[in-house]
Amino acid sequence: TLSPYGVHQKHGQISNQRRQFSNTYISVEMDDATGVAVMKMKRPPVNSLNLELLTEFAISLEKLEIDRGCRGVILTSAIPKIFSAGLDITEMCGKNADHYGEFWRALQEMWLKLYGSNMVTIAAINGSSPAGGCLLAVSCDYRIMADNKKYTIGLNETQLGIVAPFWFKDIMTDTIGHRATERSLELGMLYSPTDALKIGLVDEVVAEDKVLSTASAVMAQWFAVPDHARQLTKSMMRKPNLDRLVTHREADIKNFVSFISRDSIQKSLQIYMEMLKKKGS
Ligand SMILES: CCCCCCCCCCCCC/C=C/C(=O)SCCNC(=O)CCNC(=O)[C@H](O)C(C)(C)COP(=O)(O)OP(=O)(O)OC[C@H]1O[C@@H](n2cnc3c(N)ncnc32)[C@H](O)[C@@H]1OP(=O)(O)O
Repeated sequence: TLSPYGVHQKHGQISNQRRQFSNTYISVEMDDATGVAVMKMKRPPVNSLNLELLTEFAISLEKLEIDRGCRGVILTSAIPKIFSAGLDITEMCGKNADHYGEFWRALQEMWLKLYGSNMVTIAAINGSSPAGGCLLAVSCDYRIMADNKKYTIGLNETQLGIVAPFWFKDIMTDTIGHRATERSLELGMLYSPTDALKIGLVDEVVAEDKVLSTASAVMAQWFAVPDHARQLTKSMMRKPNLDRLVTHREADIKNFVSFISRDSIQKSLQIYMEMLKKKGS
């Protein structure tokens, strides 16, 4: 079927208790018995967040938000070793201002839905999670990361010659505190799971094959609290950050477009992409 946003969706029933819907880059399995949906990003090779993935992400969350049977979402990746490589750099390189604006609006939209969700959101971080990948994780209520020292997480934007926007910075500050955020963002630091746990960037580090089962167990603990009380508390905690972006939304888009269109920034991103490609070959 075609959603109002023009995104193709496939629906399926696995059993009486499990429903599945799938787009090109997002698949969702909803368990009616537990009220938990598992939402997986599936955009090989590295789940980089392009315009289409961001749009599908927002639509999938919106569907779950209005589904009375769904109380919680586990966000994870279908790609081994990678949670998400962050924003798709090719969406920010060599395109025109209209495209940059559309892309940034889609990112804002996705974030407002994820960070502002009434559902319990748990990030099951089963691989590397730099920059925009870290934003996804930090926007959830709880983070569980796979214990593998090859995986990293953090806001490394400065390493690419770009700057994390204020709303990335705000939720990082709320998670790990001002001093750690200042150092971490200025240096563009990426943390191993153990180090991320030490600074509170993730809440738990567990064996790779236990990430999803731990997420389900944590979800059950959060479900033990009455929904209305938990939701009002979440909204009270998160409203200032949400309002700040909503109020400055157009200025934030303008800022992004003018920043990313600079020749010097385009050059930095091109060099970074070439470095990534060389590393891979
Ligand atoms: C006055 C100023 C005011 C301030 C104004 C602020 C305005 C706002 C400014 C802009 C803000 C932008 C915010 C940006 C957020 C981001 O998320 S930027 C993206 C950052 N991401 C990264 O740095 C991650 C890069 N990737 C990696 O480190 C690795 O790929 C990996 C994720 C660790 C996986 O490694 P591995 O499994 O070894 O795979 P690779 O071989 O490296 O990659 C496979 C192919 O994928 C391509 N690729 C990787 N990441 C990306 C990406 N993010 N986007 C696009 N493509 C990517 C990589 O090039 C490989 O491609 P091929 O060689 O063609 O196979």
